[in-house]
Order: sequence, then structure tokens, then C-alpha cells
Amino acid sequence: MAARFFDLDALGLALLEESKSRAATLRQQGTIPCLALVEVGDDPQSATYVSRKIEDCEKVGIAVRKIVLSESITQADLLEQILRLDEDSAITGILVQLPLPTHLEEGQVLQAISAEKDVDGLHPVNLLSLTTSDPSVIPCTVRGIDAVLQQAGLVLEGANVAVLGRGRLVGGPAALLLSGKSRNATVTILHRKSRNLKNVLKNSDVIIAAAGSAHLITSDMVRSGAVVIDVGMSWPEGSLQGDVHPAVADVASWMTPPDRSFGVMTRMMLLKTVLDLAEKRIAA
Ligand SMILES: NC(=O)C1=CN([C@@H]2O[C@H](COP(=O)(O)OP(=O)(O)OC[C@H]3O[C@@H](n4cnc5c(N)ncnc54)[C@H](OP(=O)(O)O)[C@@H]3O)[C@@H](O)[C@H]2O)C=CC1
Ligand SMILES: Nc1nc(=O)c2c([nH]1)NC[C@@H]1CN(c3ccc(C(=O)N[C@@H](CCC(=O)O)C(=O)O)cc3)C=[N+]21
Repeated sequence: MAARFFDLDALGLALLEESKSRAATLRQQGTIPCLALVEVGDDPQSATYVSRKIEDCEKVGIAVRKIVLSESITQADLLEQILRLDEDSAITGILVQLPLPTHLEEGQVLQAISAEKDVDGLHPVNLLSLTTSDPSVIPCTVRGIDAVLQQAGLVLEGANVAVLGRGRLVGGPAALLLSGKSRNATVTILHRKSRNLKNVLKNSDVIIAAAGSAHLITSDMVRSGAVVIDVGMSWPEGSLQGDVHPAVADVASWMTPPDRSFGVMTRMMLLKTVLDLAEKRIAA
């Protein structure tokens, strides 16, 4: 079997157009959607991601407030900065770029953003809502994963899904959403201590790879006809690699294109969530 590839570029473009028109409508109604982007330290990769997010926002008409804080900021000062953004009524969404320098406690920082402005969907209240029949804010990469599955008409209900990785941004929330009462899949979470990785993968209808371990999943681990989504990123020899070996395309029925990053979906879903929260505030 040769896999069909999800058309991430076409989906991304459609999402961009949709966001442009929603932002225009909001502005006509007198609300300027405004995203505060908080960057701590000067990690070059984080800086690149943040500048891409700014470009995306500018393209659709979302205002941006970029806040760059010193690498050596204390936890208390960072919390204070976030509180200030949270109280600023001109700001409709807040994103703190991860990872934070190791002396800072990410969980506490993410909890300081009120759930109504939490565009990453990483506040504990929003995370818990992923398990319910009506999730509030779905973290952007997970929202992208869900959207590509839906777009291809793939049904999750009752399916065996393996999620490789239990990270804060992708694997953890993906497992909560897909196993929850809105999507109703049977989910197995795999991590470094998992003993039977190959067996679990081989028994799965859908595989979500979010480990950041280059080509960990090879075609012998995948059932014929499985659906495989790879969002993992690593740079083992300087160039970007996914978690899934390209030859998996010979056995899968649907797969993310091996030569494309999933980043476009993550970025477009961030815009969508910023607009969702801005619209909700008007409705509230
Ligand atoms: N394309 C995109 O748009 C985006 C991509 N990403 C990428 O997605 C991946 C996941 O990110 P994030 O959710 O932050 O997770 P983390 O990078 O924080 O964690 C990775 C997870 O994968 C597990 N893992 C790593 N290697 C292996 C292995 N060899 N076998 C089994 N499990 C393994 C780890 O297990 P353990 O818990 O035991 O350590 C951990 O749970 C990363 O590669 C990241 O770069 C993230 C955001 C957006
Ligand atoms: N609070 C927070 N929220 C995040 O959503 C978040 C984060 N922190 N920290 C880092 C990860 C990673 N992430 C990506 C965003 C865009 C691309 C992306 O745009 N990739 C390029 C290609 C890859 C590249 O060139 O590196 C593209 O698709 O064009 C990738 C990955 C969001 N993350």
C-alpha cells in the first residue's frame, strides 16, 4: 500500500484565509485581537519561532505585543510580568514561548495566564477540559493533528491510537483530547520507559509521533493501512528529521509528508485560537 499524504499546505492556506476574514470582522466590530508573545532569554530557535508567529499575525490582522525578558529573570518577576499582561484589557491572548530557562518553573508560569487568555491551552483548567465532551482551548499542534484527521474523514471513535511521547506541548494534551469524551479513541501513551513500543505501535490504527527521536518508527512497526501523523522534530546531523522513517509510507494508508514540517498547522491553529478567544470575550 502507498500512503496518501495529508495536504498540509492546502489546509494551512485555507486556515490563513479563514483567519484573515475573522480578524477583519472583529476589527469592524471594534475589537482588535492582540496576542502577547513572551520570550525569555535569547535562544536563537525560540527567536525564530516567535518571529514566524509575528509574521503570521501581521498577515491576518492580529496585533502583537512582543515582550523579551532577560535569561536571568526570577520566577517572581516573570509571574509579575504575566499578571500585568493578564490584566491589560487590550491583550486578548498570551503565549509564553517554551522551553523556559531551567531555573524557571514552567507549570507555575503557565498557570499564571488566565484560562481565557491562554492561547496555548496549557493552563490546567484548559488541559482538564480536553477530557470532556466540550474541550475549551485545544493546544495548537494537537488542534492541527485533530484537523488533518477530520479533513481526511478519518474516524477516531473506538480506534486504537498510539501517542508516542508525553510532552507538555503535544503528546500529553493529544492523549487527553483523543481519549476524552469528545473524540473517544482508545489511547496508549508511549515514552522512554515503555517496554513494548513495537507491539503497541503494530496494534494501532492511528499513530501520533511526538518524541523528537529521528526515524524511531520504522515500517516493520506499523500495521498495514494505519494512519501516521509525525510532528516530531530533531536535528541529529544538523538537518530536521521526523520521528517516522519515510519508508512507513509504503505501509500506511495516510501519512504526514516526510519532507514537510507540521509547523504550518501549528502556526495556523495558533491564529485560529487567538481569534476564538477574542470572539469569546465579546460574547461574554
Ligand atoms: N511540528 C510542530 O509544529 C511542533 C513540533 N514539536 C515537536 O514535537 C515533539 C514533542 O514535543 P513536546 O510535546 O514538547 O515533548 P518533549 O520534547 O518535551 O518530550 C518528548 C517526549 O517523547 C518521549 N520520547 C523521546 N524519545 C523517545 C524514545 N526514543 N522512545 C520513547 N519515547 C521517547 C519522551 O519520553 P519521557 O517522558 O520518558 O522522557 C517525552 O515524553 C518534539 O520533537 C518537538 O520538537 C513541538 C511543537 C510543535
Ligand atoms: N508556548 C509554546 N507554544 C508552542 O506552540 C511552541 C513552543 N512554545 N515552543 C516551541 C514549539 C515548536 N513550535 C513550532 C512552531 C512552528 C514551527 C514551524 O514553523 N516550522 C517550520 C519548519 C521547521 C523549521 O524550519 O524549523 C515550518 O513549518 O515552516 C515548528 C515548531 C511551536 N512550539
